[in-house]
Amino acid sequence: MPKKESFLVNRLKSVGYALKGAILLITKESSIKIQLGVAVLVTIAGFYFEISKTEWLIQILTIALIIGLEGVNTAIEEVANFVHPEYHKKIGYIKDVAAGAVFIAAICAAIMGCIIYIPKF
Ligand SMILES: Nc1ncnc2c1ncn2[C@@H]1O[C@H](COP(=O)(O)OP(=O)(O)OP(=O)(O)O)[C@@H](O)[C@H]1O
Repeated sequence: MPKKESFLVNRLKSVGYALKGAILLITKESSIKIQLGVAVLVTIAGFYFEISKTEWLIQILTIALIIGLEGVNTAIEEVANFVHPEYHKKIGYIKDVAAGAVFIAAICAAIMGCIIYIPKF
């Protein structure tokens, strides 16, 4: 049974590290702060316009996708800066592709917002 205990302790430690990472992202990264601000605004809008259960699910999923991707993008940027702080064409490509993924998700999120909220006006 001690093996199971150590597994549980390890999992709890991992959750602790992940929580620490989430706090770091929220407190240090300006892009995440902006995304969180938008998430709060659309959540208020969701309550104000009384969006449906399906619309809530899509909105929550979209917020998770954008903030999750922004976090991964930040991690990729940090790794790139750490392994190769000097200018390199490949590092530029890696950073641009990672930022492009966030951009595509953000465009889709904006379209999703229009589909949900424009009919409410
Ligand atoms: N070491 C590098 N070599 C080549 N191009 C780079 C390098 N660092 C940055 N770039 C180019 O500059 C762009 C911006 O890089 P940067 O790391 O400043 O990203 P950012 O999104 O502005 O960062 P932050 O989220 O910290 O504001 C990259 O997408 C890439 O095109």
